[in-house]
Amino acid sequence: MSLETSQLNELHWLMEMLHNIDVGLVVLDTEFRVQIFNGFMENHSGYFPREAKDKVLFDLFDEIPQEWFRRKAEAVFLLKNKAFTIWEQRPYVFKFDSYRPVTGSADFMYQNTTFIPLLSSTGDVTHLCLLVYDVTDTAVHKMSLETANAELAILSQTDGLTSLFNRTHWENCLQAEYKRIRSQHSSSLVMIDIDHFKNVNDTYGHLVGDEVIRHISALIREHVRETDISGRYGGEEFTILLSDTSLKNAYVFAERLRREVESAVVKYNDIELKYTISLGIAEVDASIQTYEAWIECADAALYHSKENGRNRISLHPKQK
Ligand SMILES: Nc1nc2c(ncn2[C@@H]2O[C@H](COP(=O)(O)OP(=O)(O)OP(=O)(O)O)[C@@H](O)[C@H]2O)c(=O)[nH]1
Repeated sequence: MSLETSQLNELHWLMEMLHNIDVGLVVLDTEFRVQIFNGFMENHSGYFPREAKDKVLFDLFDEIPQEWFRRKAEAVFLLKNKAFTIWEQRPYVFKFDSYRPVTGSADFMYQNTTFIPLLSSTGDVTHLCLLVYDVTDTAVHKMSLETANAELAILSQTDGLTSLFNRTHWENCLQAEYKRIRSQHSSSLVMIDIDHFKNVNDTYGHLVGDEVIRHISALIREHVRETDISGRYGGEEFTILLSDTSLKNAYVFAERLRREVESAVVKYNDIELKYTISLGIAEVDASIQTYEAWIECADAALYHSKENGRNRISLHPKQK
């Protein structure tokens, strides 16, 4: 075999491989006219290479944002450097359908693309090569992992029965908020406990007890503002951080909640029952040095309510 034949063979094989490779390949001139268009591009776009040849890329694919693409390509022509796009920033350059069997849920093909400057024999960049990688599987897996992680984060922060924050997460929020509000703002902590709740369980059973817990949780959610942070602190104990709220205003809030509970009737199948709550309030002040001490102050006030007949509100002893 002469050298020429072997070189021709090599070239032929190279062209065959580029045509059949599972990566999109487009060569463009400086006017963005298509010069090479491989099999991957043909299969996904429906254009034959001979149809695409010499057509301006934007006329074939009107989904490509021209200004952005030109800017990106100009940098490649001028600086003779490669450029890249990744699916996280721009999901695709060419809007192709996704045929992946594993990731059938994707509406389109996610793509990473590489722009490669092609040097002529004189050292000028007269053409650029665009490589298009189908990264749908990676993208879909990563996105579903992110969704699962976000759901897990919510689950790990939320109490299952009431959908309020659980104690750990509520305390983390309080700790963060305590640092923020300590010096500049007045904020109040309300602790709530259902009165004689053991009797409810003992008389009607745990399912009815759960219904009462759901009832007070729903009332709490209804009454708080978006900036307030409420949580289930224990079995039948709840906490609310009322941001930017003085002791006086926290009292107004607490009294409204207490009255509403007092007048409500909880229904479960044919059972109807009434219940009450006791509350304790502490406003943050200079004497309270840690968020734990703040909880203790509100808890002491709640204890005072319990000791003095229940169905009432008490303020932190030093703040009365
Ligand atoms: N149904 C139900 N009961 C719970 C739950 N968590 C805690 N409890 C019950 O709540 C009751 C709390 O009782 P105690 O701490 O003695 O207080 P109490 O009966 O409410 O009395 P006071 O607080 O003094 O008014 C216990 O019987 C717990 O078993 C829950 O998720 N569901």
